[in-house]
Amino acid sequence: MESTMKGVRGGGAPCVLDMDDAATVGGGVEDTYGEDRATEEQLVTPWTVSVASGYNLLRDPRYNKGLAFTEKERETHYLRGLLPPTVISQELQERKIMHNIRQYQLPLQRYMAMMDLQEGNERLFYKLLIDNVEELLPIVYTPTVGEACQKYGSIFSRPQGLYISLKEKGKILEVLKNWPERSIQVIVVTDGERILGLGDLGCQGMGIPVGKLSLYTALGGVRPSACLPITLDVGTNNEQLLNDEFYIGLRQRRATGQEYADFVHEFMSAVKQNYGEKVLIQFEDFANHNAFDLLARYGTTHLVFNDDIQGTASVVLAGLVAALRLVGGTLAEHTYLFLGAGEAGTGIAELIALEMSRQTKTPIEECRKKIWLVDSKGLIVSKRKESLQHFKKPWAHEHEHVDNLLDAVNTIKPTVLIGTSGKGQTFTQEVVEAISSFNEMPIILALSNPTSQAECTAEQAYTWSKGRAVFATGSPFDPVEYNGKIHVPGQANNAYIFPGFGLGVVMSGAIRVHDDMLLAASEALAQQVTQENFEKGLIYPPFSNIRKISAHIAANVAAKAYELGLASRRPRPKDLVKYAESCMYSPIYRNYR
Ligand SMILES: O=C([O-])CC(=O)C(=O)O
Ligand SMILES: [Mg+2]
Repeated sequence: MESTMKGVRGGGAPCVLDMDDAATVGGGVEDTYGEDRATEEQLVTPWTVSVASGYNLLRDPRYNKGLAFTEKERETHYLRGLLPPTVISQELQERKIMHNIRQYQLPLQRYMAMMDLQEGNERLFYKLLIDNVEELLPIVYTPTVGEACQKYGSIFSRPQGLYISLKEKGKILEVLKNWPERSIQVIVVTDGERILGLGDLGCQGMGIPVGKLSLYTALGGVRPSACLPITLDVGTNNEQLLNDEFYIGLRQRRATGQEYADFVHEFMSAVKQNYGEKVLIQFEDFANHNAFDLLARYGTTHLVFNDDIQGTASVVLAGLVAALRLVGGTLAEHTYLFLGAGEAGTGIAELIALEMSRQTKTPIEECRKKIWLVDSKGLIVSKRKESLQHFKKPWAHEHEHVDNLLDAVNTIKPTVLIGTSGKGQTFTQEVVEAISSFNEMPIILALSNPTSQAECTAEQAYTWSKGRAVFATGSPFDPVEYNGKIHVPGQANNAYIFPGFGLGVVMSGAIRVHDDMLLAASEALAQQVTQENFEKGLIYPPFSNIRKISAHIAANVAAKAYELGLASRRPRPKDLVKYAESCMYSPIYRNYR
């Protein structure tokens, strides 16, 4: 057993890279199952605890290939009779499943078909997702994943991820040990309190970590066995769910205060104890009142990243930097107005201010003055400072009270309008017309998710601005024809950033996340926007190139981690882009001995 495992572990791939240390080739971190691109040519043994064979092999999603098992494999692995006689290629399987999925009318049916595939044949699932990313992203991710979470209890068949509820208090370490994988690189965790712009979905928020991690693999190349989706079930305040007979979570109201803090702390400690320092913990869709505190509390002791604060900030900054090439001016020459002052709003605002401060060598406090935020009580101004939550205070500038967004637009006269409030249809015709009246090309970002919560639709933005808006949204929107010209809205979604960002962190063995690494990710993304994209009005590159984009993001993030002395993987690979590519998960079936 020992000698065979050696052949599998660590990849031991042919040295394709110009690196100092061949031992790190074939995936920056142990490649137990032969999942990295660099090990594609190698023979793999289908290990479970023992060698998986026969019936169990067909039911093991990691190794199952369905009708693609070769004659030899059917012979060697006791599959004779368990499959019909035909042998088909992975490509044909892919065509068949895409054909089947397209027969479904409802996005939720497509989602369920994709989840079934993920649970039945993991490599085929990822091959589909990678090869058809633009078509399938809206299914396994935003917006359909939102609907799936709302109905998770009804559609629930096979559990995915790890559920840690208050019942497990005091035993979280044991629960982690129930997960079959030892070597975890990325955890996405939610407590379900603010799922997209849909609010508190309690335990049913699990769809989000599952979806995010499938993107980590498909878009960023982090191997699936190293990804762990977790939902912390601390109850829900959603009455509808509490009364829903199909609800899968604890039927109690949310734990808060010390009880909540202690529970999360036990979880964070158990993760470190079980997986060590270098597991990336991505906080996802926590409510504002916990998200900032958790990031501040664990930022110095754990490798943590908040996707809604930091990931969204990084993707939006990249879009703005790209947009400047269309609109002109520097970051500091623009004026920004946000609707929504939560995680996304203040996170984006802070990263813009940070980058502005770098570029102009001006103190960040000065730069913040170019950025204004509106929340449910109107413009955030200094007179409101006392009553503001702490994360809003830096944005309380001197100004008289302004009651609503339209008045704020007319008073502040922004060049950039960003919606992050989680509420749909708040960029009204009057608002869009107002900003378009004093900007030749207003930059308008309607970031709230899913589609139903977008501040305005693409059609509305282009029509009301008479085709002049540079426009992007958080959820996908189809291109719009206005006055004979096709306008393609970009998708300013953190999905551009977190997969590559995570890969960069993992492959460099980073031990902490630093804001400069977010700027590095943002810069790499902005550089990937081509002239051809700009000509369509796009401020993001298409998702069809996402693996290449992610490799560049990963390389830039890793380079920054090395520069800051935060990277523990030594020696540093010389060509980080090539190294990132070689580490990426490959969904191609392996040949079994
Ligand atoms: O999941 C998405 O599409 C983006 C995101 O983080 C959110 O809206 O919370
Ligand atoms: Mg989120």
